[in-house]
Amino acid sequence: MPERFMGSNMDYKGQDLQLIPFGSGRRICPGLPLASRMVHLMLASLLRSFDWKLHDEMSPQDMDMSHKLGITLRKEIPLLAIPHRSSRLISNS
Ligand code: HEM
Repeated sequence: MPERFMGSNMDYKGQDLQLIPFGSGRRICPGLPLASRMVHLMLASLLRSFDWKLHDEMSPQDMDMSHKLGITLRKEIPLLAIPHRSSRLISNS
């Protein structure tokens, strides 16, 4: 539920211990500055380059969002997102 952080000033760089994707303190991930730039770039280019669909015509509302416990929170049933040629890019060419 990434939307739970909307409107919050919570920092992901190790200052607020409720959200520490890169760890915190002396062993904090040294790749943080690179990763925080690359993740946006990679995600934006995947979204721009493809149309994404769920398998078997499933609608987003029917996705099983249950999770399993662990050090990190993982989906019980992994997400299977299928890329299709982007109609946007085809019509632009
Ligand atoms: C989204 C991308 C990434 C995430 C979520 C991530 C997350 C993490 C986490 C949680 C740790 C453990 C921190 C701790 O022990 O408190 C870690 C350590 C580390 N990460 Fe990353 N990381 C990412 C990308 C990168 C990149 C791009 C590099 C290198 C270019 C990198 C290099 C390292 C190294 C060397 C450590 C070990 C640091 C140590 O133990 O002192 N990481 N990372």
